[in-house]
Amino acid sequence: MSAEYTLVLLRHGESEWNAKNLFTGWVDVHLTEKGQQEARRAGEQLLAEGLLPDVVHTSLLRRAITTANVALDVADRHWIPVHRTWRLNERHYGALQGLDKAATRDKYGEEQFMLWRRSFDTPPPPIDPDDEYSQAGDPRYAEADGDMPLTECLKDVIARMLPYWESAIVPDLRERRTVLVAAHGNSLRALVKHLDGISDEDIVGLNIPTGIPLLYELDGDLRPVTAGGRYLDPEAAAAAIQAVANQGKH
Ligand SMILES: O=C(O)[C@@H](CO)OP(=O)(O)O
Repeated sequence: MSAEYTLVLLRHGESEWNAKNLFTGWVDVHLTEKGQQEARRAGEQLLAEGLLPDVVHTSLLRRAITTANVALDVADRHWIPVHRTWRLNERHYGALQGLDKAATRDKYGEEQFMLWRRSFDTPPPPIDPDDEYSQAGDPRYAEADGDMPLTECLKDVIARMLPYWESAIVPDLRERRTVLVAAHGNSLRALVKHLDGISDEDIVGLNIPTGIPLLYELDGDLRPVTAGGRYLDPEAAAAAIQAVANQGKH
């Protein structure tokens, strides 16, 4: 299998709510200073590897948008075309948005907590449209219209993300553009599951670290040449993956 297409996935750097250990989902929080640094480091890594994106696709959330802007600025690729879509947003965390992860784990127990966080098809309870962390009425989601979720499991994320992959990202790859996708822990888990053909059971154990570019070289059938891709900074990725897995533990 030879590499035909180049895809770089980048989860946003640490956000204010990652640092506070709160369920975030579609709440539009800022990066922390550490998150900004991670984004700069991601740009340096792209530059060092000569991985210069020709086009970037992001979610509609500022933690992904800012991460892409900062990384591309460092890589001197701040000028490339950009496409943004709600279909790359983080998984909607329903009524859990804004809740403390450790307190939620204590209240509902490890099993329910992990079901909500990582199971393939168990969504959290839906958010009330009047909840302070609801996105109801947010003009940026006018285009999502009737598809706007009130909660999502990973299966739902795959269903809303794949049409965008097929219609917008794949055509860029076929044009042999180096594509950067700047998104989120769970929307990138959805994409990685699709690319690597990971089973519904095995995806439960996969976590994506913040701010470390993940390179996928794809063959002519859009299959990864190396399963799982390659983190540009594998050591930092291994430590950060463990930190995501441990979230919610005291
Ligand atoms: O809160 C969230 O939106 C996500 C990503 O930060 O958390 P988790 O890793 O628990 O799915």
